Amino acid sequence: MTQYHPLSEGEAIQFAKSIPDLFAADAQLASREIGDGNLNLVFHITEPATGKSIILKQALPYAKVVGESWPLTLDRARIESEALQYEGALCPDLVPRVYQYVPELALTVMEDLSDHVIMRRGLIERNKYPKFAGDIGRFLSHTLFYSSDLGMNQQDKKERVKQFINPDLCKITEDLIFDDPYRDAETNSFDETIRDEAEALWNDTELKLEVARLRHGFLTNAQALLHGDLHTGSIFITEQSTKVIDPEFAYYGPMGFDIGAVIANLLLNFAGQEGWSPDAASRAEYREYLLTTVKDTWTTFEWEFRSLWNDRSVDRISNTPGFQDIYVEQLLRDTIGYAGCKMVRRIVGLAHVADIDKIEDAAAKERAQRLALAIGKTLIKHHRSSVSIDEVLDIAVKAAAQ
Ligand SMILES: Nc1ncnc2c1ncn2[C@@H]1O[C@H](COP(=O)(O)OP(=O)(O)O)[C@@H](O)[C@H]1O
Ligand SMILES: CSC[C@H]1O[C@H](OP(=O)(O)O)[C@H](O)[C@@H]1O
Repeated sequence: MTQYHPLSEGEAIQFAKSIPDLFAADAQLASREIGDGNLNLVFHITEPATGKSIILKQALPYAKVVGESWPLTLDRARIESEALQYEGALCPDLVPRVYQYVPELALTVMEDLSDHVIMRRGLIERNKYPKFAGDIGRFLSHTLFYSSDLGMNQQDKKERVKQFINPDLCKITEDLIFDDPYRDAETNSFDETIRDEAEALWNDTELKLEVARLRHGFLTNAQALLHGDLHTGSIFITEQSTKVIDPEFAYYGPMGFDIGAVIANLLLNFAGQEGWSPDAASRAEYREYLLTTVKDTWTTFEWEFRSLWNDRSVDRISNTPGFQDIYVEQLLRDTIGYAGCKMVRRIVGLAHVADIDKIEDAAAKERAQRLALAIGKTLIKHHRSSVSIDEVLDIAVKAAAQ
């Protein structure tokens, strides 16, 4: 079409009209830029006369949240569209359909999911999603198993690793999650009321040693194709349906990083209930729901992952009795450690979560921040000795009772 440049709302309409077989040349379209994430433009294109709509997601050559001083590759748009297509082939009901990817504009045309809500918002409103744990457990088990050396030919896997090399976006994670929160970094952002907590992180050698281990796993363990940023702002949801969006951080990394991301974000909302629940009884009741969801997410994942391994493994020697247990036990430990890292970064690092930041009552917000840090730090310190997901639930309950 044209050289790369960020589209205006008007240009997004022109572009939408040029997509074959979608809108008539004289269609009356409306366009609104609705991107509320940290990185990209998202145009919602609608045709009021027919009710047809699509989403155009366009990468910017820099991180929107910081500005042009933080350049970022446009190749992440390719990675996102190819990851969505990979996930869609395995779990078509759990991701938006990709209609087209336009490399010159770093732009993906995809299904409009505006009939869903962003899960983070849904949890802040204290809604419950009975299908979520089953859906996300299936998404995780299928996408992770089939992209690993257990589920695909190992030579093909190496080609896949090459396809999803994603250095710029990995660097964001390596710095913002696994480094900056543990030192007095310029990028950090936290309320002065919890400076004591931040300084405690910077001085906690035992904690930093565990984070160093987890960071090393993120840097070196090309276990499976990850979504790479699976927080509740990357999930659209209703009571009947779950859709995972935004896999631009996709790369080959440790499976526990994706599973841990889901668990961390449920636990961040658990901490945020300091500010969102109207009274102690409803706080306890909603927290119970969140912890049940944590447990069900892991158990569904584990059950489906083991079933896939038993029925679909392509790797003979890994079927030696005992290896599956060793593998899954390590996955649980990784999941718990990465969950802890994902919680800590959302309190003291760059880019927070609304579950905590939007709490208006200052005292409740501070309690939520301290609780999230207490849970996150304990998960990190405890992860290597964990043997059951129930330990995560106990850690959260004990921290909330303090
Ligand atoms: N397929 C979609 N359907 C409807 N809205 C979408 C879709 N994809 C993204 N959005 C909207 O755009 C916002 C930002 O999208 P996201 O992919 O998370 O961008 P970023 O990569 O910048 O974080 C979402 O929170 C959502 O409101
Ligand atoms: C400088 S990027 C910060 C942060 O933003 C990303 O989230 P999203 O794409 O959903 O806005 C990712 O979590 C990064 O760590």
